[in-house]
Amino acid sequence: MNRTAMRASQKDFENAMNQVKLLKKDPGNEVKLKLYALYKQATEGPCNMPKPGVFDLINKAKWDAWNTLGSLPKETARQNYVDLASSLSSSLESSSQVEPGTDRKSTGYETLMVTSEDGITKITLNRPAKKNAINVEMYHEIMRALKAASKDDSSITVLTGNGDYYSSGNDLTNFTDIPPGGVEEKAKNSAILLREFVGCFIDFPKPLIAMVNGPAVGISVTILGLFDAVYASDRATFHTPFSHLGQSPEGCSSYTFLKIMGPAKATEMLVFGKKLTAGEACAQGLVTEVFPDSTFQKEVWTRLKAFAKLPPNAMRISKEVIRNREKEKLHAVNAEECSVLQERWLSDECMNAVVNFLSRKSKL
Ligand SMILES: CCCC/C=C/CC(=O)SCCNC(=O)CCNC(=O)[C@H](O)C(C)(C)COP(=O)(O)OP(=O)(O)OC[C@H]1O[C@@H](n2cnc3c(N)ncnc32)[C@H](O)[C@@H]1OP(=O)(O)O
Repeated sequence: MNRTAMRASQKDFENAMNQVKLLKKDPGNEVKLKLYALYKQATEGPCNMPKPGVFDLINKAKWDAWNTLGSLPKETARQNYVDLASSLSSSLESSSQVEPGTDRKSTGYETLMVTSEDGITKITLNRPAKKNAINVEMYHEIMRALKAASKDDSSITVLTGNGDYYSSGNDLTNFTDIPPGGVEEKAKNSAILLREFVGCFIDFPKPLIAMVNGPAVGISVTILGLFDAVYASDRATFHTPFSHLGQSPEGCSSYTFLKIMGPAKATEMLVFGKKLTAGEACAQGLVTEVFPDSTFQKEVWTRLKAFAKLPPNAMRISKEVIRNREKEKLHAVNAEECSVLQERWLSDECMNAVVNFLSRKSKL
């Protein structure tokens, strides 16, 4: 077909936008910028935004992408958007089809490894090259894995990390994927995602155990207050640098940490960002027990296998008795923390911290 003769209709354009929303795999920042630019050109014409400041990296990248399209006609931009969306959905869908029998196919997860044996479902955060930072896909996959584990025939569930880190917390590049509705829509969507994510931990019905194999940061630390036991390697550290990042506590930590360690110690962690060693976290009640790294796996698995032999219904009911009267309170705390964070994510303090990390000017 002669491509220059093709003209995408408004309906084709809307379908393409839906296709992009439904992509199962992240197409990467470069492609997302192209999509953004074509969308803006197709709907508003040539770039009409003032050029953002040099330190406003995210908006500057978006401005550059849009401005590069010059005076490309709206209809051509619309057609190019439709072509790009259609090529993405075929290439990304086909690349996610793997040989039967491979690990990916058997687990169906991109960012996790999930296994189930000896009565234990083990969920392993599996982005070791990114220190197991939790991107949007991983938030969704953890929720899916928890829902599956709550219904499978295992009696306990374990969360751990692959590589040297347990998790570096929220993937800060999550903040760069800005939808057409802008940063407000991004903040709103993130608050909805966070609330649902933390809600899955509040409601998880079976004993949930964390094996903290290395440093833990941000949300990977705060949700530990919702676990039933936390075993840590002596290499692990626990760090919630919310003020440094212009953010505020989540994962119900504004409630659970106060109960676990008292307001003074909780404030040191949640407000001043004090990093705890595994020994300190154990002394303050956040960690159940610390093991030397050299024997961590062996000792903890021996213990978990023994736990998994206990009658599963008794364990589930005991957890219910211990935890249920707190559930309503925890959901209310979760909702409040998410709504405060929704505002925080729009603050200059937060945006500058994210830009500084992404432009490699800062690390924790
Ligand atoms: C939608 C719900 C939102 C819920 C909100 C939750 C709040 C939080 O979780 S706050 C915590 C956010 N986390 C951070 O601020 C950690 C940022 N990372 C770092 O400071 C450092 O990477 C590190 C101290 C964790 C590790 O430093 P190290 O020198 O050992 O390794 P790096 O070379 O920095 O890391 C390797 C690789 O991994 C990338 N990476 C690590 N952590 C993150 C992260 N949190 N987000 C995005 N990317 C991360 C890092 O950029 C490197 O990538 P490249 O190899 O591509 O350069």
